[in-house]
Amino acid sequence: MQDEPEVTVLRYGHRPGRDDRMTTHVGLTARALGADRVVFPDNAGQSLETVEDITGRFGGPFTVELTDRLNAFIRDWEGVVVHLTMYGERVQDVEEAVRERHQSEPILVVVGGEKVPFEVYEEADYNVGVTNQPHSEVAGLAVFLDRLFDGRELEREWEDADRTVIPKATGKKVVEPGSAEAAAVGDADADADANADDA
Ligand SMILES: C[S@@+](CC[C@H](N)C(=O)[O-])C[C@H]1O[C@@H](n2cnc3c(N)ncnc32)[C@H](O)[C@@H]1O
Repeated sequence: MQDEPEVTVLRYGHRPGRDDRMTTHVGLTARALGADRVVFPDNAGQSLETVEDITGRFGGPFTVELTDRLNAFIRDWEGVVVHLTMYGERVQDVEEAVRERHQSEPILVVVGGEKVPFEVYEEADYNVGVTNQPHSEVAGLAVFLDRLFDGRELEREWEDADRTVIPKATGKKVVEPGSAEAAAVGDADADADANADDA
């Protein structure tokens, strides 16, 4: 997120056809939950296009890239490498240490697909389990990012969007970003904070 060291998500592995939705959802989740960038394997061009399209419509900043050098990307990372795996240390046991390092260092979050080679486990500074049960890279990524940012990502603002969703108890409302309704989104929280300060 802005004014913080970078957070990049690396999708390790992609099977065209079979993994298309999952890889796209890794990208969309990375974007929505506060990461600055997602990097896909170079055979995931279709997912790149979808995530770029969503960023164009709903805002950024957020960057999508392809790489043909997954292992080198991890090896060359100048910062902290976190590999999400069901075999790792419990997220609740390491989150504080990772948050502290993120105050001054960029974080690379690696999520797998089919099979992640042991080399990745060895390169990682932290192998982290979001529970030690098998589930999904999208779920693991969402929980990890929320713990990393301690919920701040839910308040982030989006630049250069061509639409803003107005939160509603029922129904759907989408307006232009510059409109008064768009500007009022989040005001309830601001009012609550101001009242708490006054108390
Ligand atoms: C469907 S899993 C397949 C993992 C594969 N069997 C292996 O051993 O590498 C795909 C990815 O989901 C993520 N994942 C699944 N369960 C997880 C958990 N409990 N905690 C963290 N990440 C998890 C990991 O990044 C994993 O590489």
